Amino acid sequence: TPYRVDVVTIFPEYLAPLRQSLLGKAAERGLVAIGVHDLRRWTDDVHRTVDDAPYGGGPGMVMRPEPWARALEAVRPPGTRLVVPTPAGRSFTQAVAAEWAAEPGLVFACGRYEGIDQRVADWAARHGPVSEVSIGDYVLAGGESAVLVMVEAVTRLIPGVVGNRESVEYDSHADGLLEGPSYTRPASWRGLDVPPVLLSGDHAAIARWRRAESLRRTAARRPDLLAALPEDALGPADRAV
Ligand SMILES: NC(=O)c1ccno1
Repeated sequence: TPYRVDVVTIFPEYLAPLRQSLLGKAAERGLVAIGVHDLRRWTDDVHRTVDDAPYGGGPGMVMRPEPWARALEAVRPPGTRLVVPTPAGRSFTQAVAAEWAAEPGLVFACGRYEGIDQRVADWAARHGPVSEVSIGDYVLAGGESAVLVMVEAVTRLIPGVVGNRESVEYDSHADGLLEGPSYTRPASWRGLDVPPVLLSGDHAAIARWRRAESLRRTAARRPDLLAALPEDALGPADRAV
């Protein structure tokens, strides 16, 4: 059965890229099934209203709960994780993507305006897991871009979606570190040479060099990731870097 992704949004056309390239082919091959649903389908007034003024005052508008509950009752298979992109969420990471890729599918609720009435997430939690997640410390106009990012990160981990399985396993963050530099022909280019070890054919030395470069880059660019590594993740050779 295909990995099922459903997205509820007031801008369904924004999610059109989900049908392109990698995901498009995966969908054609029956590995992934994608549904995009317009929230306004579940409104009950002639103006198809989805938002209203915030209780307690404050700027902007809040998305009303009722259309969301009707939409999720129609779209969300019982027990399926509901993902709500929000700058106020827990961090979405490669580890979270791997966890979700092992589940049967996901439903995404794209909030606009100042967000969705909190009772929608509270109510939805009665019918399955709910994850309010952020893809980074910045604010977007709505959840749609975050959904494109998360769907790509998750579905590429589904067996068969990415041709070369190895390329997934050697991703940045797969082992908690950043990937080191990559090179291809020519060996010398505009006065810049490929590190000789990579042309040596000595696979053990190449593996050691790559690990050292990965550690060096992680220490330089993302010391927070290094600090977050489990105690036993770094061997004696690593500490020498
Ligand atoms: N940072 C985020 O994930 C986000 C989602 C909606 N707006 O910002």
